[in-house]
Amino acid sequence: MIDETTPPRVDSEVGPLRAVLLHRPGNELKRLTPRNNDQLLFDSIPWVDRAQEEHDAFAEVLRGRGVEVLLLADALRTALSDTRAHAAGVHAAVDERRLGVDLADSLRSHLSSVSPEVLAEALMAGMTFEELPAAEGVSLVRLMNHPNDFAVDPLPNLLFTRDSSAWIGDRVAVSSLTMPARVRETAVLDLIYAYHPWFRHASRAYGAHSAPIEGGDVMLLSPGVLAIGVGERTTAAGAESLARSVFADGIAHTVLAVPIEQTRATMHLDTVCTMVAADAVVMYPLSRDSLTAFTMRPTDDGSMKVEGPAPFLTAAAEAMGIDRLRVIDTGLDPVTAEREQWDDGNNTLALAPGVVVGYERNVETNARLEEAGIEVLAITGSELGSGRGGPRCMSCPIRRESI
Ligand SMILES: NC(=[NH2+])NCCC[C@H](N)C(=O)O
Repeated sequence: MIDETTPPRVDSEVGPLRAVLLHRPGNELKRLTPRNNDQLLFDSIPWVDRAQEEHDAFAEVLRGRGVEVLLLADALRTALSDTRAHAAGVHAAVDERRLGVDLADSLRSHLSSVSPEVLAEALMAGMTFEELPAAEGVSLVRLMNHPNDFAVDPLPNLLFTRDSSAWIGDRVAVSSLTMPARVRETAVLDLIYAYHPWFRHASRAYGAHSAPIEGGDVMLLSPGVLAIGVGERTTAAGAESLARSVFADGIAHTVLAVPIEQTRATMHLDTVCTMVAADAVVMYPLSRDSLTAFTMRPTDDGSMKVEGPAPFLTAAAEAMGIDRLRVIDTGLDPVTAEREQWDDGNNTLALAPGVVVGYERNVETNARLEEAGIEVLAITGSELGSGRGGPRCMSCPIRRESI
């Protein structure tokens, strides 16, 4: 059970983790085929039962360390039991541009009558044309689509709860995701944060803005200091709007915009760098000397100024008010480094300063972390990793203690 009496709050990457939003992979993963996996952002076809086992083990590691785990599907079902949320959920599921007016109408009226459980399933796993309820009359759309085509797209990347929303202090930013396969995740998270009792009073950061921001790019370097990766997913416009919004809300005083290469291997800032202690990061060795940052700060007249670019590590340490941001020296040869970066070796989830969760397959990176005094709780991710995301990507911290 989740302790809903303590309000959400996250102001660092490493403060003792108390509550987290995870998504146990479900039927949406069973929609992946060799024909659609690229578009749906998976690199292979996961063995779903095993992925669920791996995910259950991940959740158990967290619970074993005193972390409350809120599962996204449960949260969505709870939210959808509110009639207003149910109506909004139906609206989010039905795409009239794809279905045409008639089929859209009949799907809407069908979904309006289903239970929160069934609607949640439709929102997460999608629906094929074959699964649509039988209807009277002729539908060209039905006739001309293959029974296995999607009438409602599945959302297999819900697994990566990091990206679809992010807590900054006591506010939550619901992301505006870049890839077409993930755009509808915004609606799911919106429903949860608007209607789940725990979040009903939570204020939004980045409220009405729409320039792309994904949580995998948002890093809370220290209270009031954010780094935002700008690359394949988060755009410069997204980083600037988020900065303006957190300055206006008074929840940050410095935001670093960090350019990252626009490739799949480095789709988010957290694919190359995550924090493992209050003053230390683990970082892909090839990024160490090349990462830079623009520094944004609010000005007295309500606007903001931008400085840089400067080397990331220097800009970060200065913004955080520390002498040096340490990089755990993994000292890996370039080939091993590249292999382990691809398998999310740098994508660790801190449970407390100096305690992180990592994939067990990243043997070399984990060994270097241990040598540097960082405890690594290793989890299996052979199937989970097929979507290219590690422990940090698969978790959205909701409550951390301050450090
Ligand atoms: N924070 C992260 N690195 N998330 C990884 C997300 C992976 C997901 N398949 C995508 O392509 O969007």
